[in-house]
Amino acid sequence: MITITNIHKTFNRGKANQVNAVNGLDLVINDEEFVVIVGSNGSGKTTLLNLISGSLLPSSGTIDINGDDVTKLADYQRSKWIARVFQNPMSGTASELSILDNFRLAAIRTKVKGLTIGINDAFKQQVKQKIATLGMGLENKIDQPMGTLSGGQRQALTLLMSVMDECKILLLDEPTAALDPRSAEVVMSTADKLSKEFKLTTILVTHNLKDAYNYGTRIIQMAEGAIIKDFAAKQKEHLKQNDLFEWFG
Ligand SMILES: Nc1ncnc2c1ncn2[C@@H]1O[C@H](COP(=O)(O)OP(=O)(O)OP(=O)(O)O)[C@@H](O)[C@H]1O
Repeated sequence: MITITNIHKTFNRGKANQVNAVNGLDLVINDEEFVVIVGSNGSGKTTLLNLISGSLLPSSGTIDINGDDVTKLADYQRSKWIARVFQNPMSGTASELSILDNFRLAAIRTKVKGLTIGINDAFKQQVKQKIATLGMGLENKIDQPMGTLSGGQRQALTLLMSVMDECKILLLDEPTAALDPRSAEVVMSTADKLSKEFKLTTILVTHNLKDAYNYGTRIIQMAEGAIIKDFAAKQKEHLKQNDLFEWFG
């Protein structure tokens, strides 16, 4: 469970350009919930993900993950529980290394779920099997440098690699914003599958209202650093796609 209590994040405090990016926000996310966060530009969505991952520390307030107060822990101290995929497909993998070597690195770091570390054929076969689940044919290209793949292919692989053994939380920050519709669909359905298979608590930030409608068990709208709408699973079922379009005028 993630419990966020009265969290504030202010940038440039006391200066003319002070911004209250997150403004006294309270949020409880239960285990295995898949929360979609929508909201206009600058409403504080990415800042909230940065606060949860620990890449930003709050100005005030607390964040508790599964009973541990992580408020003052840096991102590398939280990273064994938290996987994160960013908008830019190039951030998450090493371009000059092969797909297989990227998986080896990830497995050495904290062990990718469903893989046993190794340099032998058994490891290669496991990686191939894992990659085959994407349905992109990449299992036949595992010796190819990551840099030769398309953004969608890289993003899908990043997703597979980011979910480690102790990982409990998956943070997706506009993971499909730079992708064509077909690749976006593969990335989103892979995220959904991983989330269910490994019983992750998932938070997706998106501007894609179709994804917000189709994925997740709960939808939250942010504005000016606060939550202005929060639809839990039962209420989300009754939402129409048009309701979402209306929120954005
Ligand atoms: N490092 C920073 N320094 C100063 N201001 C920042 C910083 N990061 C974010 N902000 C400001 O905080 C506010 C919230 O930004 P944030 O990126 O969280 O919004 P967002 O909802 O994710 O927007 P978008 O949909 O455009 O990605 C914005 O006004 C932004 O300019």
